[in-house]
Amino acid sequence: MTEPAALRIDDVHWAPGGKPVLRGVSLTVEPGEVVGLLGPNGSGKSSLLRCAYRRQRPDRGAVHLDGADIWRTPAMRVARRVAAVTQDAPADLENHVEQIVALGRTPYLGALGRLTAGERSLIGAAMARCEVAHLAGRSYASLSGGERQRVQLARALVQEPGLLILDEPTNHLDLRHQVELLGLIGELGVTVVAALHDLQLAAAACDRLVVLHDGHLVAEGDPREIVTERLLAEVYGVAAEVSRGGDGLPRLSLPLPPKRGEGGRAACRDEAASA
Ligand SMILES: Nc1ncnc2c1ncn2[C@@H]1O[C@H](COP(=O)(O)OP(=O)(O)OP(=O)(O)O)[C@@H](O)[C@H]1O
Repeated sequence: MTEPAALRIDDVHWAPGGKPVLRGVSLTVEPGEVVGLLGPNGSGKSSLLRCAYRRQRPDRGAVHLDGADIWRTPAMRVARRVAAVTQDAPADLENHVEQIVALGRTPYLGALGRLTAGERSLIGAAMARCEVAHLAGRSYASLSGGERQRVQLARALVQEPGLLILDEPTNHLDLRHQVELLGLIGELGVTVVAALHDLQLAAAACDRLVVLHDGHLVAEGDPREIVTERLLAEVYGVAAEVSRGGDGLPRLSLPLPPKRGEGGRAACRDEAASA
């Protein structure tokens, strides 16, 4: 099994064009920990993740992987330890699925660029695990959003990372695949940092939750304690009710507007039809 990585983010600032996006964020993630990164749109989650996987160099502060500054570590060495699944994952759309998954081996390839038998079986196993083996010969361009997401996850697994970075990994996934993905990341035994929007899923799947707001880290801790009515009001501007299940995990009741008319949506349809 791959050795889980230790991640330490120290006082990271990033202000593209002078606009502060990350304002002194510090976060330590222990080897094997699964951390959920929460926060409203534009709070800085993707930016922080880009700093963590060496895509974006912070203006100030540092990111340490296994104790070494990632900007003083050769990119190829970082690529062997960190894999990222993001919304804008680079992919040649004409490549077929197996080729995309095989790209995960790029940091390990020798001068000839040939895959070993062991690597081929790793690729097969990752495709099976992410339920994309049946798509192996399909062009990436022809896949649905959820299928692409699972292919990108298989590519990341093939990389055998010690740190797996996931930016909204459940986006596009149906309910079963969301549950399976979050179950899978807990089983991998590697360090995971995942930006998530579904607070209930995040609380159920993560060891710890971290909340960003306007570029600041405003809360972190046990998922049973982090998601509160006060946090939802202050950070998300939503007056939701939070109850606790028997497992102590949060259950959200959202303040949706009442449906129009006594018959609800059916009445709306009737009104529209008679208009
Ligand atoms: N390269 C860039 N140049 C200028 N501004 C940027 C750049 N990248 C991100 N931003 C801005 O930084 C802010 C944070 O963006 P980021 O994508 O990190 O947020 P997020 O929390 O991931 O949001 P979402 O939940 O919508 O994905 C946004 O206002 C965004 O417009």
